[in-house]
Order: sequence, then structure tokens, then C-alpha cells
Amino acid sequence: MASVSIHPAVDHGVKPGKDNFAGGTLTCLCADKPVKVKVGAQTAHNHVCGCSRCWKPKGAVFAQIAVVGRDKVEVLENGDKLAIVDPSATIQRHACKVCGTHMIGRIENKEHPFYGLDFVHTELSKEDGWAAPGFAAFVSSIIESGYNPAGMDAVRGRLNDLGLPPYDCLSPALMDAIATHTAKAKGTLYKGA
Ligand SMILES: N[C@@H](CCC(=O)N[C@@H](CSCO)C(=O)NCC(=O)O)C(=O)O
Ligand SMILES: [Zn+2]
Ligand SMILES: [Zn+2]
Repeated sequence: MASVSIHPAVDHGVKPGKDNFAGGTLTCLCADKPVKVKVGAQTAHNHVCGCSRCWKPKGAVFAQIAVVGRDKVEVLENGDKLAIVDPSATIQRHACKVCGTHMIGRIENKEHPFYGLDFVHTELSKEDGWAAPGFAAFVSSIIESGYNPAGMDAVRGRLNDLGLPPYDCLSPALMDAIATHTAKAKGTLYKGA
């Protein structure tokens, strides 16, 4: 039986990143005047995401998405084709108006735990060496985009086989980082006995 399809970047096995990789250029899917975005550093926290908001290549069940410092992200060409998909969303996704590809996901709320980081889809670059995805986020959310709920055991099994532990929110490390940020803001962070 064919294995469950997740995302083209991982369906044939997760490819490890390269040490000292310094970034590359993301290009949208337009044949004419593509949007080009420079990402001038290696990314962190790469993951596959099942949420309905993240951009997925045609036919993919999951998105692949990572973060990088916003100071490392620069629109190089055809930025006039970009528009924010939903200005009220936490992550403002700047997408190509012609092909729909999300090029930059930016957080403008300075109080947000991930402020200062942009979300990017590194499969849009032809450079080799981007950090590999390490987990699967918002797995149950694929049902919201029409995935058959009866197939979820097989999806989670495949993700585990690929070395992408499945979570229905973000990974424990990221959820702990968010909660730590919130506790600091509320003044309730553990201070020791
Ligand atoms: N069930 C919802 C979940 C959407 C969601 O909360 N997505 C996360 C992860 S996106 C990258 O990992 C999130 O942080 N969203 C904030 C935002 O999108 O602005 C669904 O599927 O839509
Ligand atoms: Zn485009
Ligand atoms: Zn998402």
C-alpha cells in the first residue's frame, strides 16, 4: 500500500540540513515576474504544519514552515505583487496575489512570544542545506481542511516513521517557550523556592 502523503519535501524521507548553511532566496511560483525574497540565515524550528492557514503546495496535506529573524528577510524583486492574506491574523502572511504562494509570515504584535521572527517556506528556494523539519504541528487541524478523520492514525503513524513526532498544537519545547513568555508577562514565572 502506498504510504500516506504528507508534503513533497518529506514524502521520500526527511533530508538533513547542512552545517554553516547561510540561507538563500525564496521564489514564488509565477513563471512571469516572480516575487523573490532573500532569507539571509539558516532557519529554526522547521516543522510540518497541518493548520488551515499555512500555505501548502498543490496536493500537499501539510505545509512546511520554519522561522528566521525578521532582520534577515528582505524582498528582492516584485514586492508589489505581495498582499497580506488576513491582516487580523497573528501571523500576517504576505502572499503573491497572482500565484497565491505565501512568501513571508510576519508577526507585528510586539508582545507576541515569537515577535522578531518571520515564518518562511524554505522549499521555495533552490539552495540545498536548509534545516530539516523536526516535528509535525496542528496535526488534527488537517480535518478542518477536509481530511478524512478515519485516516488520522495512518497520518500520525507515517509522521512518526518519518521522525516527525505529531502534536495537535506546537511541539512541547515551543509550547513551553510560549507559556514561559506568558508567565513572565503575568508576573507568575517560577522564581525558585
Ligand atoms: N485549527 C486551526 C489552527 C490554526 C493555528 O492556530 N495555527 C498556528 C500555527 S501556524 C504555524 O505553525 C498559529 O500559530 N496560527 C496563528 C496564525 O495563523 O496567525 C486551523 O487549522 O486553522
Ligand atoms: Zn507568484
Ligand atoms: Zn500553520
